[in-house]
Amino acid sequence: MMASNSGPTALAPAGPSVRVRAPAKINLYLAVGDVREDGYHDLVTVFQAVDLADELTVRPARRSAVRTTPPDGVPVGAKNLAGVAARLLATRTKSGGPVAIDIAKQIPVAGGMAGGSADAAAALVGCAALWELRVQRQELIEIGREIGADVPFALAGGTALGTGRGDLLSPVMTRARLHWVLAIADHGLSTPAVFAELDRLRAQGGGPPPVRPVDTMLAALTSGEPAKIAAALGNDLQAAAISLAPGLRRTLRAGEQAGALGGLVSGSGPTVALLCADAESAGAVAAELAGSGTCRSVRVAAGPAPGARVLPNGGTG
Ligand SMILES: C[C@@](CO)(OP(=O)(O)O)[C@H](O)COP(=O)(O)OP(=O)(O)OC[C@H]1O[C@@H](n2ccc(N)nc2=O)[C@H](O)[C@@H]1O
Ligand SMILES: Nc1ncnc2c1ncn2[C@@H]1O[C@H](COP(=O)(O)OP(=O)(O)O)[C@@H](O)[C@H]1O
Repeated sequence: MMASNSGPTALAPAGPSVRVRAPAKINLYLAVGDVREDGYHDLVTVFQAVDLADELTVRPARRSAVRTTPPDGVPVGAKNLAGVAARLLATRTKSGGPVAIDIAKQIPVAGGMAGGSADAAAALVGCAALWELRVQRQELIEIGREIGADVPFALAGGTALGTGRGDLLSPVMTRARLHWVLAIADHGLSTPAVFAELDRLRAQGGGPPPVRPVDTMLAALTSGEPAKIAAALGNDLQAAAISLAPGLRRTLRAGEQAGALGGLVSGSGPTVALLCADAESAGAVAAELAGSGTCRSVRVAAGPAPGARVLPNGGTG
């Protein structure tokens, strides 16, 4: 059983350690269907992994523990998705042992960027390396699917089309290197609450107009032109996120006024992702947005980035 937050004893090095980089994602496109019997919604989404990432260190320990720095908003012990992933991998492969997992958190918590899923994916990759398991990434993806709908993509990385619950993936080829500005809110939004708000808005009559077909986004990614990709951005959850957090409207407006080509709420929000023409423009938009008072903090990020992967010893990836 996973101990609740670790004391130094639980986390003291007891052997070799493995470091793993866990990428955040942006949903460039997200179409949400009706709620299913299992409580999930069928999705058509285009994910992109970006170079904003958490870093996990996994090492053998006398008892299992998870520690997150900074700790704000992230469960300790058994509920932390990284610990859930380590336990599930041990059960499925009948191997492994107790591990101490340290998470250096960069991805905003409950921000619509799948930080918890990224940590789960990284724990799967890290434990598989630590335990010297001969598992293919596809096998880890199957295990990841049991943890959460976004975990398979955090393992796959790149740019991908997600269907089903968002967990059935096919890669999307794009020549574009995309430069994003991320406006990070001073609060989180609960993913189930945002889906429920969309259901409520739709049940009230009409709800927000649905996003356009995904083909426009796929064609824009093939073209590799940021302006075309910006025009194809869309998210059915955006109206629901704005309904729960109306200040997001100002953030989106401020980003576009600062010179972004386009923007949207990422996933269930509240992080707003703004697509810029190039790295220089992203720097300028970030500087102006930081002074707008419409978000807690601003980050620049580029994509696509690889899925969760082990870092070389001593490297920063
Ligand atoms: C909305 C998205 C878009 O990529 O990302 P986030 O904004 O959370 O990062 C995902 O669909 C979130 O995936 P993830 O956060 O892994 O979801 P899960 O833990 O599996 O599910 C949490 C809850 O979200 C709702 N949910 C999730 C996925 C889906 N296709 N339909 C849903 O209705 C359900 O209420 C579910 O119980
Ligand atoms: N390692 C983790 N990092 C972040 N959140 C976690 C983690 N493990 C569990 N959670 C829980 O998952 C919830 C969703 O977090 P997160 O994945 O960051 O957001 P989102 O689903 O909006 O992308 C958090 O509110 C937190 O309670």
